[in-house]
Amino acid sequence: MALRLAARGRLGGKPAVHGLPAAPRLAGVTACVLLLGGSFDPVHNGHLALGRAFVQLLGAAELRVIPAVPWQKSALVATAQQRADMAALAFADEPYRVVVDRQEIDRGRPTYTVETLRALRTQLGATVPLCFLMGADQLQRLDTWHAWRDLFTLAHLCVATRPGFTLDGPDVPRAVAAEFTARLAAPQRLCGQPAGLTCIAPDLAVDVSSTAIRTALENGIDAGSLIPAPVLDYIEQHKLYKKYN
Ligand SMILES: Nc1ncnc2c1ncn2[C@@H]1O[C@H](COP(=O)(O)OP(=O)(O)OP(=O)(O)O)[C@@H](O)[C@H]1O
Ligand SMILES: O=C(O)c1ccc[n+]([C@@H]2O[C@H](COP(=O)([O-])O)[C@@H](O)[C@H]2O)c1
Repeated sequence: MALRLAARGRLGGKPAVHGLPAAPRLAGVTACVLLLGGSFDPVHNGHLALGRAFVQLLGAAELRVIPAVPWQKSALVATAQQRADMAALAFADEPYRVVVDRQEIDRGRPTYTVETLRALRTQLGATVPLCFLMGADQLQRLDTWHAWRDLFTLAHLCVATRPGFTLDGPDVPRAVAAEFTARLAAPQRLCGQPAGLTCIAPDLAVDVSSTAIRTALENGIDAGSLIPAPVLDYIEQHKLYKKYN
């Protein structure tokens, strides 16, 4: 089933603030919280572009970056602490509020997004709009996620295009496409209700992955154009992703 691509929305933008999660209410208005979960092994320019695209599209107040302990991936290379550190460095200069949320790594076991969304609902309340961001690769696998249909009742799902992964055709499971398409809305509607809608960022085309970066670094190939400079410095300082160190 084909997914309709959504139109661009209005611009947003806030000074970067790092630290403890802030109450997501601004001047009496219910603010909109974007959530970006990932392995971030390492974080890269595709993650930054994904966050920026939806902050702009939705006019959101805050991005929470949530380093995961993914149950579907075999052992990661960097530790949870290193992945959280790199995420904080990567997003430090973004012109909007960013919080690195440690709840999944602090749980100390592989985590499900549905659990995290339930915890955020408890923490932030029932009315705050929550928008969970992902690339097209994850939409193609959404039906493998734990209790995947419940995700739509807890948050909005926002999907960005990604080179190599289509958003229509047989690569998106039929049940996922049906659920996603039925909820598809203009991006500017998402911050007006807590959950239940979907939207697409149709123009993201950042051809970078953590896998490609790890492979490049292992082989001594410069990955400086794919990662924020402070993250590359961190990787070098901590001798990460090198074959012989
Ligand atoms: N280049 C990209 N464009 C759009 N979305 C992306 C891109 N890279 C990662 N994402 C999305 O960011 C989230 C976290 O991704 P993750 O940390 O697994 O990075 P990755 O590059 O996919 O890693 P790996 O290569 O190790 O699988 C996922 O929802 C993923 O779809
Ligand atoms: O909840 C699940 O079952 C589930 C399965 C696969 C991925 N996820 C989430 O999707 C996000 C991106 O995961 P990954 O593996 O691409 O780094 C991250 O927040 C994961 O916790 C979640």
